[in-house]
Amino acid sequence: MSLESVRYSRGSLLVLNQLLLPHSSQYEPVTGVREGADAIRTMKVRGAPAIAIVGSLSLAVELTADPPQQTSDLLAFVRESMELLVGARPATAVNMKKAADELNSFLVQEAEKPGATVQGLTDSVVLWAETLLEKDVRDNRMIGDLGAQHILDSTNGRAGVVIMTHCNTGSLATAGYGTALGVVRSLQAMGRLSHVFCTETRPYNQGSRLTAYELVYEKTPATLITDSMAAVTMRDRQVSAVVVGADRVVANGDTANKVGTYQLAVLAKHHGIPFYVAAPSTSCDLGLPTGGSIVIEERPSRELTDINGVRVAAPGIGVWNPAFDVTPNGLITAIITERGVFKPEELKVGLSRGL
Ligand SMILES: CSC[C@H]1O[C@H](OP(=O)(O)O)[C@H](O)[C@@H]1O
Repeated sequence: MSLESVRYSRGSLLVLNQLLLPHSSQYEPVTGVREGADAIRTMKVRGAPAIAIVGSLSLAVELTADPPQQTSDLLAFVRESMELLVGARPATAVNMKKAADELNSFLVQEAEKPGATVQGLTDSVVLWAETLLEKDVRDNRMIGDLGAQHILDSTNGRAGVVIMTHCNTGSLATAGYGTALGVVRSLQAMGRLSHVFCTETRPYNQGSRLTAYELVYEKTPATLITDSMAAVTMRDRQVSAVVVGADRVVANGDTANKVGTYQLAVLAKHHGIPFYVAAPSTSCDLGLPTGGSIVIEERPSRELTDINGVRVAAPGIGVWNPAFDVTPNGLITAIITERGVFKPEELKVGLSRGL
């Protein structure tokens, strides 16, 4: 059975508490929006797509348990719920905000249709959230296959592909399969993956705690490295490509992702190694022209100064702890989406086709 960040059936939502990984795998019930927002705020659940999916499903389970009796109450409840969920981790990742905007406008349009009933509208909101879950897994499998084939086509048929990746972009950051780790899964399924180097991803250690957990779970040949080993690994360990995820890709292809991504892109350029961003269209914000407009989430200092609750940094030192950074489009070889693999300058047109 593949690793799941969420387990959902109508009226029931369980989320894997990622704060306990890799030592303990515990699913915890989320019975409504407040618990959904708490799971996102505390990073029990994290990863741009997973945040939007858990947030939307927390609304679905609450509506299933206690459906409003008036259409006006439903509209207000959905609007207020989405505001709470977006506010749980408001900066950088776009998926939850996009989902909120799309659901609110969908519901208003549905409510204006002749014969709309509060029960029918409630059912349509639940179905909308369930569709988000199913679509994400489909998108990730497409991202994985398209990305794997693109990398194979551009590596002159070398026997095995060596991938470096950053942070966690797998089943634990999505509804399943993953984005950058989806490319790894597809390469492995094609029998063309030689090795994966995953970075520790300080200070929150999504790499050593989560990606390493996923790669061991999938029996993928992989090695954990510290972030500071990225350059020497690229120089000495035949890395074929660097593939990372995204929290927000904007119209010109600039990409916000876990802090440390930008320096990997600079190092990849220096070593002549292709650098790919793997992201579903739900992580793309074509309304923002460049990455300069992206608000970067700043995290608590203790996440940097402490390890497992024990302070390791000198008392009194200043701390800067941005959770993300922005990689400029000029350092990105291509952006792998479920609708195709695009050069940064082709992204906006490419995603607009077939809408
Ligand atoms: C599917 S890509 C997810 C994206 O989200 C991660 O951030 P966080 O763990 O803080 O939610 C990281 O930036 C990943 O690339």
